[in-house]
Amino acid sequence: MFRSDLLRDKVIVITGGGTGLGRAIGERYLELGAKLAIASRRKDVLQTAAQEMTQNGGEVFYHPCDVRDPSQVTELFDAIYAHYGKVDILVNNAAGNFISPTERLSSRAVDSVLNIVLHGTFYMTLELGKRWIEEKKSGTMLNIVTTYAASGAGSGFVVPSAAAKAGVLTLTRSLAVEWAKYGIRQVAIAPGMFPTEGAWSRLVPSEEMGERLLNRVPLHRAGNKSELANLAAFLVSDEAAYINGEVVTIDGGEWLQGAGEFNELADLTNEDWDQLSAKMRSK
Ligand SMILES: CCC/C=C/C(=O)SCCNC(=O)CCNC(=O)[C@H](O)C(C)(C)COP(=O)([O-])OP(=O)([O-])OC[C@H]1O[C@@H](n2cnc3c(N)ncnc32)[C@H](O)[C@@H]1OP(=O)([O-])[O-]
Ligand SMILES: NC(=O)C1=CN([C@@H]2O[C@H](COP(=O)(O)OP(=O)(O)OC[C@H]3O[C@@H](n4cnc5c(N)ncnc54)[C@H](OP(=O)(O)O)[C@@H]3O)[C@@H](O)[C@H]2O)C=CC1
Repeated sequence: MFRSDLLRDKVIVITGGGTGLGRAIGERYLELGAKLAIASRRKDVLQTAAQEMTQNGGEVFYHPCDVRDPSQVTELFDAIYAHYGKVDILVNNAAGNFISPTERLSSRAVDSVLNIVLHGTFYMTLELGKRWIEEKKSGTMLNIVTTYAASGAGSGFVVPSAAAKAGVLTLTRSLAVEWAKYGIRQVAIAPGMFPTEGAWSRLVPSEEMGERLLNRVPLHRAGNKSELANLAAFLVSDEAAYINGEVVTIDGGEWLQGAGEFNELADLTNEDWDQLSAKMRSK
């Protein structure tokens, strides 16, 4: 799909790059010639991922980092700069989320999600942005949000995530304007349903629930990680250099399904339509 050198020698940092979508994005970037740095809390997960991802060549540097802690974020970039000497692209992919009635949440539960998603993304963005501005270096930041942020609708039962991801999208759009003069570009992706162990264990705990959610998708399937990874490759590449402050939704049409007042009529059979039509015409 892409030139094999699309991301050649680009140093790309991916938070949460050892699992799920972050790892899939990283694997695609490696195929396109990038050098990776992956970071998250669990060192063993990062180490295993780095080993597996480089089986066919390429370079993956890993460094444990809790993005909720600004001092760890500074240490992370110190370590990456010591290793690679530069960073070209940042993917803010790390997140926390779980389903719960909002009234059951403790303040610590709220903080656990807000601190990873909103504060963590902001700390990563700020630390690297300051370095790029100081170095007079251009770069691209890609933030992974969700459809309930991109639609502006939010979502019940994942309210800390909805609030935090909306904040991340606003961060994306605000800095797209403010930091454009430094050559720093901001983009975002809003994924719909992409089954991963991390997301499904916390958000889709039963098979029946998974089926119900999938039925909401007009294309009647979940997304493939490779589809998301290809979009993530295009958006950070120089081919997308004029896209700034934009969020691209990749959800098989799911959010539109809920938005259109009459979309539920997709469930009607031809016989149902024959009957309804006859009834309406008889009036
Ligand atoms: C398809 C849709 C879109 C998908 C979007 C995604 O983001 S998918 C990405 C999905 N991937 C991920 O989410 C990966 C990362 N996620 C994680 O590491 C955890 O899920 C985390 C977000 C809780 C943070 O962990 P941590 O070790 O920092 O925190 P901790 O364990 O110390 O708990 C802190 C507080 O939260 C409370 N609490 C916890 N669970 C529940 C619950 N189910 N119910 C109620 N409360 C809950 C817990 O009781 C405690 O409060 P307390 O009792 O002290 O007042
Ligand atoms: N899967 C889906 O359907 C959807 C996913 N998304 C988004 O995609 C992204 C990836 O999610 P997905 O791959 O499904 O889930 P995962 O749980 O696999 O990914 C979350 C990653 O974030 C890391 N992480 C969590 N907390 C921290 C922290 N405090 N500091 C550093 N890293 C942290 C985790 O690693 P560790 O535990 O080692 O820290 C993990 O690697 C997220 O932004 C999510 O919101 C959006 C919409 C739908």
